Amino acid sequence: MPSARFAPARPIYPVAGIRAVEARALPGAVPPLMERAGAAAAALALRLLDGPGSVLVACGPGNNGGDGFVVARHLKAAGLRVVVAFAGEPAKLPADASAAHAAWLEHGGSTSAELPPPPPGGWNLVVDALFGIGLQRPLEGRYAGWIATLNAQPCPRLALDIPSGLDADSGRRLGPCFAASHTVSFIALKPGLLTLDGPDQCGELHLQEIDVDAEALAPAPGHEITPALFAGRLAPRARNSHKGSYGDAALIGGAPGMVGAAILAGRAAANLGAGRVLVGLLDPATLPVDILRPELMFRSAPELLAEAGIAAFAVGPGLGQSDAAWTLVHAAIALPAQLVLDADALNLVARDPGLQAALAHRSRPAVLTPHPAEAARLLGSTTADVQADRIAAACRMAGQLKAWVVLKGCGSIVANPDGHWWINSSGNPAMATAGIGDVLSGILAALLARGWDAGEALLAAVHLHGLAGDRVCAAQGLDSGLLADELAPAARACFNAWVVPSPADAPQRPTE
Ligand SMILES: NC(=O)C1=CN([C@@H]2O[C@H](COP(=O)(O)OP(=O)(O)OC[C@H]3O[C@@H](n4cnc5c(N)ncnc54)[C@H](OP(=O)(O)O)[C@@H]3O)[C@@H](O)[C@H]2O)[C@@H](O)CC1
Ligand SMILES: [K+]
Repeated sequence: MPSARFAPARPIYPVAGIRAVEARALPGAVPPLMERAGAAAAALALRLLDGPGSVLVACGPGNNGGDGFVVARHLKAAGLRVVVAFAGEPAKLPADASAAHAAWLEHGGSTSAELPPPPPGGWNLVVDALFGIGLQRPLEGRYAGWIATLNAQPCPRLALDIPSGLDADSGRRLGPCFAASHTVSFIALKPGLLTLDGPDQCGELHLQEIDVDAEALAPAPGHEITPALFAGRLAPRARNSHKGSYGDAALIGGAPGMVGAAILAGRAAANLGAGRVLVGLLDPATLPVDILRPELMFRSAPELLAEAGIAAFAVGPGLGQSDAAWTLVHAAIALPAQLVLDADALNLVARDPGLQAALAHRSRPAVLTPHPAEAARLLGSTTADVQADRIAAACRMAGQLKAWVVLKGCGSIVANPDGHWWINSSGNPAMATAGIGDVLSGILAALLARGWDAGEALLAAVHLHGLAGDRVCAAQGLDSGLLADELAPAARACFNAWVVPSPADAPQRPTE
């Protein structure tokens, strides 16, 4: 089965969900969860240290601080020089943290109320155990000063559960925020680790489930995206098939000056195995051919919309917002085919309640691919509001328009009309460049043309698009300068690697 090759999609819980899991896991847990968390974090700390050295553990007033005391105890027992700075009052610690504090003292530890200066040669590791999922407001005063000092240490910086100052639900920095090189999070993933500022603040992310099966204790509202979610679609093609078996993908866009967007999308659709790819341009000086991709067929946009038998349309790349563009969007929504709306198609929908109503009443849910500014227009809000709670924004769009939605950006959020959501972790900032979104539309059009349903196609396309960007950047050592047209061949390679296992994955024939 192909699914055995892929890691299962791990659950993601906002703070309220993590609290529900904890409440069910805590009673009678042996060893206590905090002991498990601290031991797991200490094991990672020892790997980061890779030898003797001095460690600074900064502990806060809640249970995140308690984790820090457990880490300190293990590292001291391992022979390291450990200094604990404690910003709270022992008498006010919650019960588990109070026990961890007492155990630290019993094992010969002490605490300092201020951050001590680094030893000669500097710290070998700093551990942020100031605040976890209990952060309520921006850090100020002494805590802000501590964060600035910790961030300035030129050594590995390990955050426990979540970097202090990062909002666990939204991934927003609430003022000063620990800049971790590594984060070890406990029990389950939180959205804030994976989206918006989270990936920048977390560094390398490690999840330690500490023997808690979260999904057995409370349903998860969200999941990460892995190919396990669409593995059932990743079977090799039947030998007895032909191009008609893989559908026609049609790209509609390319107003004057923006023809390249539609071509980028068309090329991506061709690379992802649509049976035929047709590009319908608004520009009256229509290209007769893409010389570098002569597989693409060109039509005028109205002609293509009227063509029978097209399995999937992607409308929007380079579309513009002219009256002609509105007519095309209106007609496309009314078609029974699979439908992707992107870019200016979304802006036209945002301006027109009639188009919104038509979209919400389609027999097959459409797929919408807004970036945060387009999402703000669709929701009648601001980009800042969208980014303040990306999951809520994606779910609102999906619910209101009865569509599958990806809210693009760092940690893209996919949401379905029923309120479930997924977060994607592939991709990188070199992809923040013109034309990249057009490639996503093309990948989507191809998968939809091949007969995938909207949800599977969107989850796969979003993940694949990011992987392709990662692959090109890794191969060429790019931080910037990625060209959108480089993505499609890389996406083709990643997709085919999912479908055709490498020899190492193939079942071994028993030997005599
Ligand atoms: N429970 C368990 O089983 C397990 C829990 N685990 C660990 O516990 C962590 C959650 O612990 P937690 O709930 O105690 O919250 P935590 O993040 O330590 O902070 C709360 C304290 O901070 C304070 N405070 C908040 N914001 C502030 C601000 N801006 N500036 C100043 N103060 C501020 C707040 O005070 P208040 O807002 O009430 O004034 C309160 O005193 C979790 O992330 C994980 O690491 C693991 O061991 C696994 C098992
Ligand atoms: K922390």
